[in-house]
Formats: sequence, C-alpha cells, structure tokens
Amino acid sequence: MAAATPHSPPPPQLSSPFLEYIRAPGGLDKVVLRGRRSCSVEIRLFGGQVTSWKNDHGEELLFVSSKAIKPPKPFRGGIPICFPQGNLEQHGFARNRLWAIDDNPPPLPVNPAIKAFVDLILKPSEDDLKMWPHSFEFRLRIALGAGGDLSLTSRIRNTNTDGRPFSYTFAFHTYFSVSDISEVRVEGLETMDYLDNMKGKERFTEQGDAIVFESEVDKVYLAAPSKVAIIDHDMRRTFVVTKEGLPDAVVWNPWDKKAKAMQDFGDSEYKHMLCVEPAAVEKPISLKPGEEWKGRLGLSAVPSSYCSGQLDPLKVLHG
Ligand SMILES: O=P(O)(O)OC[C@H]1O[C@@H](O)[C@H](O)[C@@H](O)[C@@H]1O
Repeated sequence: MAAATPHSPPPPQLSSPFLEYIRAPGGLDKVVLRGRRSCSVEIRLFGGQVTSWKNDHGEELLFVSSKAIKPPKPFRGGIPICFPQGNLEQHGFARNRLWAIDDNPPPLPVNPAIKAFVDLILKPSEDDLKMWPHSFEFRLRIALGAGGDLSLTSRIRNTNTDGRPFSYTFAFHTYFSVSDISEVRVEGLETMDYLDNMKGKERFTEQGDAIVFESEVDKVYLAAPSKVAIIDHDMRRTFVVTKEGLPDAVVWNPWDKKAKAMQDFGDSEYKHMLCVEPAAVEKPISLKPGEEWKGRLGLSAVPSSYCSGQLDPLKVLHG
C-alpha cells in the first residue's frame, strides 16, 4: 500500500496566490484553495479527500467527525472518493492512498473565472495491483468557483497494457453539515426507484413528497436527476448538488444505533450530517484500454438571505 512516508518530498511549488501547500506529519499534507472573502477548500493528499469547504463567512459546509481517525484509516467526513469498488475493502482503496499533485494534467476545459484549483493523481502501487490487477490513472481536479461553489472532476483512464478492460463502481461520498437532520429535506429524488441497502438491496419506488429523515437511511437512488437540493430549514440554507456522468445518488444517515457502533463517529453526530453521494453503483462503468471516463460533482450553498423562507425547490432544481 502506498502509505504516507515519514520523509515526504519537499512541498511542490504551487505558483498561484489562490493555493497554499501545508506540510503536516503522518500523511496529512494538504492543499488549501482560497476564494473571495473567507471562502476556502482544504484537500488532504491522503485519500485525495476534500476535508473542508467554507463559505464567504468562513462557515464550514461539510461534516467531519470529531472522532475521525488518522491515516492509514479512511477519514470520516468531507468528500471521500470511493473507487474502485467490488470484492475489495469497503468503498475501494482510493480513499486510503496517498495521492500526488499532478503538475501536468491533460487539458480540461475550465471556466476562466475559476482561479483556485488543483489537480491530483493516483496510480496503483505494486500492492494495489495484486489486489485489483488493473493499471489506471485517476486524475482529480478540485476547483473553488468565484461564487464559492466547489467542483470535483474525476477522470479515470484504463492504462492496462495487456488489452484487458476493467469495470468499477464509484461515488463522491459527500458528507454535508446540517443543523438538525430531523429538519432537513431532500428534493429531487421523490418518485425515484432505489435499492435499499438495509433490505438486502431490494428495489422500491420512493413515495410521497420530499425525503425527510426519522430513522437510519441507506438507499441508492437509481437514475437520479442531475440536480438534487438539500434544504436545511434551521440554517436557512440549501445545498444544490449537481452531477454529470454519475447516474445514481446514495443517501445515507446512520442514525443513533449505527452511530454508536462506529468507532470513528460520535454518538450524536448523526444529527448534524447527511451524505448525498453522486455515484455509479447499479451499473458498473467499463473501460477498455486507452479509454477514459469522466464524472463531475458540483456543490453550491444558497444562503438564507436568498431563501428568506420563500425557497421554491422547483426553482432550485429546474430554474
Ligand atoms: O463506514 P464507511 O465505509 O465509510 O461507509 C459508510 C456508509 O457509506 C454509505 O455510502 C453506504 O451506503 C453505507 O452502507 C455505509 O455504511
């Protein structure tokens, strides 16, 4: 496994006032993207994981557990990358490897207004290849937009030289910070079909209006729309989640019993988080050698002054 080494190489020279490289022991080096006012994003090289996203008032928008543990364990919170999944460790190994800064990524069309972004890369180690015998290049661009929105673009290329295709499932396991889960509703997934992970992945159709939370939820919504809204009444804030190349959306909250059973999660923390995870779960993605797949996650937080209690979710979703 490509674990963090105690003697890391010198920090890369990031030639932008919008980026900072912060050295930390134990594989905890991070890159910080800075936007207008107090907007920022922190990315840990271990896991290629976003661990913080703050709005222009400096308020944290992502949930990170106070019990999150350090590498080589996966980090509970932020945006873990789940890849490649299958008969491997839960959620794949990408969230549990040391990524590198990609100094020379292949071109990716970028909005010229976006100044703060970083490109990371993960390639399998010898040990990874023993576990999952496929060669790949996984490029991840993390960008902080002018308005404080965050986007993650994944590009995965099959670099097998033996002509073999490979397939995988994928998720951006996004942990949102919410004021009180009982006051949150999710718009955009009503009437969708889902697989219920709590009922042996049986298929159901969502009934009723928006999704609200009263107990443990672990569902994979199939062919979910490209925009989903998480409406937090108490915070008067709506997260708008957009996705491309990722047909499904996992919705997860462990609730009290499971929370207590999780070593890296506080007993009551389930009240203040919700995972909505753009994903490709039902139908694995297949890549032939030389082929590349692209998936994108976009996040924005609509502030209360905009909502002022009058939020029309249809406008957020379709307007
Ligand atoms: O503990 P992990 O591996 O980070 O997974 C947390 C949860 O992640 C969700 O995506 C899964 O649907 C749940 O089944 C799982 O419990």
